[in-house]
Formats: sequence, C-alpha cells, structure tokens
Amino acid sequence: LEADADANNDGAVDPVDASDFKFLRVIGCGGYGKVFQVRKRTGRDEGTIYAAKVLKKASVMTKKKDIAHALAERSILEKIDFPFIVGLKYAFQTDERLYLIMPYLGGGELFGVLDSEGFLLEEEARVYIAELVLALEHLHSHGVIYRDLKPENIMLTSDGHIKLTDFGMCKQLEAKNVKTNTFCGTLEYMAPEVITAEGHNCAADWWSLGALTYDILAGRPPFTHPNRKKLVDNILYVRVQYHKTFTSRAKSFIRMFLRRNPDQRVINTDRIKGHVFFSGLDFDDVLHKRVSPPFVPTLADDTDHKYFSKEFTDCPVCHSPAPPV
Ligand SMILES: c1ccc2[nH]c(C3CCN(c4ncnc5[nH]ncc45)CC3)nc2c1
Repeated sequence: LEADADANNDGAVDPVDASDFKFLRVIGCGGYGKVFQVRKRTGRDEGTIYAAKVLKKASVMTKKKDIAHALAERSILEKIDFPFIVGLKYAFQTDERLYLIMPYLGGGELFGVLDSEGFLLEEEARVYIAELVLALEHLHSHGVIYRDLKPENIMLTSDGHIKLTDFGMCKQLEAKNVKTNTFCGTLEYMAPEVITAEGHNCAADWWSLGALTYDILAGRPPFTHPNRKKLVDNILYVRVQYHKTFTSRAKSFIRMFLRRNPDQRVINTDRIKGHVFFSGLDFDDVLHKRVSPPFVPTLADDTDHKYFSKEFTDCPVCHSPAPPV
C-alpha cells in the first residue's frame, strides 16, 4: 500500500513499521483495538507526535471480506485531504494487526468542551456546525457516507477547530457484537433508517448533524432514554421537543434534518449553507479557518494529553504503552 512508505532524504521510500514509533501512552481503547499516542523515531518527520490506531485482526476480521472492506475504507481515507477531516499519514500491517497512523489531535473530543460548558450559545455552536457541514459535504462528494456521526468521533485540534475521526471502520466493527450481530454503539444520533437497517444514503449523516446540533444547543440529544428499546422507539416515533431557549432559526435549521423520511430531509448543501442559522457566516472564511472557534485548548506541548480520559492514559495495568508486538 502506498501509505506503507516514508520518503527519506534522497527521495527513496523506506517501509514504515511499528518499530519506527515510540509508543507513549494509550488514548483510546475498544473491543477491537487501542489507540496510542506515539512519537515517530525516524525519517523526515522524526519527533512528530501521531495517534496510532492498532486493530487486532483476529478479533475483528473473521472473514476475508472484512479485511478487504477495512483496506478499501483505509484507501479512501488516504485520499481524503480536508481541513476538518483527520488524515491518514501511514498505514501498515503485520499478520496479527492493522496500524493506522493519524495526526495527533490534542484537543480531545468536542464534547469534552461541552461537558465543561454544558451547552453552547448559537453564535458559538454554529462555527462547529459549519465546519461539520463542510466535512460532510466533502465526504459525500467522495462517495463516503460517514454513517456514525456522533460526539466521540469529533475531535479538536490544538487550534480549536474540529476534525472528524475514525470513519466507522473500527467503531462500526467495535459497535457490532459479532456474536449477536446487534448494534451496541451510540444510538442517540443515528438516523431511523440506519437503526432499522432499511438501507441508507448520505441523508443519514444529515439526520445525525441535526441531532448533534440539538445536543450542542440543549446540552442533551433530542432523543434519550435509559432503556435502549424505548430509546429506539423515541427515535422512530416520538415528536422532538424544543426548549424555549431554542431560537426559531435554530429550530428551523434542525427541523431540516430530523425528518424520519430520508427523502424529505434537506441534503442540498447550498440550501443548508444558505440557511438563516448561518446568517453572516462566510463559508469560505470557515473553510480557511478564518472564523475563530469558541474554545482553544491550552496545551503545554505536543504530547499534552490533558483532554484525554485518565481511564486510558494513566491505567498501568490493562493499557501498557509498550509497543504491540
Ligand atoms: C477502536 C478502539 C479504540 C478507539 N479509540 C478511538 C479514538 C481515540 C481518540 N482519537 C484520537 N485522539 C487523538 N488524536 C487522534 N487522531 N486521530 C484520532 C485521534 C480518536 C479515536 N477510536 C478507537 C477505535
């Protein structure tokens, strides 16, 4: 794979493998693998900090088609280069593991900001929503449906702008319990047609954007319930309630997307970007990061992991940072 290479000084390419990285700490852990903070030991980018997602093949890819699917999805990521979508810097594999090396995003999850703020004002929220609109527009223009847009997949860079991460390869596999084949991930932002597996297209991502916008403004998703069955029923059948703090333009914006019939959902990005919710916001300024984000992480250095859960970074037992062999 072309991503298995690292141009050296004379332009020749050297293969990259796990030994080219010092594994510093765990920053994410799921049923099918872990994500480590790593430092490159070699090449022109020696010293650079990356996030290394390490996927255990045996536990996730029991069929050749799963491996083919993961590699195909990986090759899409290698070709996508967009300000609000995390890139794939290197990708390589051993017999046991798949390695995806991505730029390290020190700001942690967007919703870490919201956890500390509770909810955002419309003026603040719409900067993030505008960046997400551009990210979805770009993905869809490349024929990629994100399908799993949710808070934990939206990270912040050190300058406070957003990056979409993961693209569902691991999360999709991680979320699907291979034994029962039932989806066990986050349902709150998932479109009805994805939940009922009726097949979906890019409209599913716009539903999720509506649910995310509601959450950022209200401090909770539009559909919640402690019981998963009742949560699904709410998503499929219950009318959305808007607190009186929602402005009419915010309700109008969200209502474009929270329509249960995907054919009635607004998916035209000119109409979306032209909505009064974004009035006064220049999307060319958004694209070129000329619009300041509402929050800029305060990071001491390029390895600062203060916005990552100590459950991972400090756990000495189950998450040893020793390089996976
Ligand atoms: C399987 C198992 C555990 C996982 N943890 C993740 C998260 C971990 C945090 N992420 C990132 N953090 C920092 N820089 C990052 N750059 N790119 C991503 C990233 C996002 C992914 N995905 C997983 C999939």
